[in-house]
Amino acid sequence: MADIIVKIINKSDNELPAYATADAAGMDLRAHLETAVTLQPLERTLIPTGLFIELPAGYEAQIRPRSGLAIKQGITLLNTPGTIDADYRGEIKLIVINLSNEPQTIHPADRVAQMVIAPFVQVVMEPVAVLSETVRGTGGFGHTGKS
Ligand SMILES: O=c1ccn([C@H]2C[C@H](O)[C@@H](COP(=O)(O)OP(=O)(O)OP(=O)(O)O)O2)c(=O)[nH]1
Ligand SMILES: [Mg+2]
Repeated sequence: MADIIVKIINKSDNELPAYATADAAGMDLRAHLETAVTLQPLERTLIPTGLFIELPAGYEAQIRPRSGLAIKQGITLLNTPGTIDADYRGEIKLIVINLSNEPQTIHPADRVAQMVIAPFVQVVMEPVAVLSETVRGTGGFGHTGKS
């Protein structure tokens, strides 16, 4: 498989994002902070990463929570999965929220999210009067039952 090149500028002292294991899907993103930030229950904040990327056309970066932080501290991302567009040239920032019942602290260089690079397609919308018939039809939202 050909290497997919993502250009990156790192304005933090943190190490560059990297895959932690051979077949990891995501690269962890670290908080670019001078001092620790404490979030009260249900408080949200924007955490900078110091990272700026240039994705190839046809690719997006998905910003996802880390499961360890979610289960241990109730920290997640409010807009998960966040979308980094290929034409975005700003800093990658993380919309972090504390869903636990206690204050939670994020320290400088903490790994608070992970980034998955994925291909996508753009489509052409074709307005029509009717859609094709299927067995499912308009059924949804659990209409096939639970067990
Ligand atoms: O978690 C995120 C989500 C988005 N972005 C940046 C990159 C993305 O390309 C841009 C816009 O994101 P999105 O389309 O999700 O937000 P919007 O509210 O639709 O803003 P816009 O009108 O700028 O598209 O913001 C981040 O840094 N972190
Ligand atoms: Mg948008």
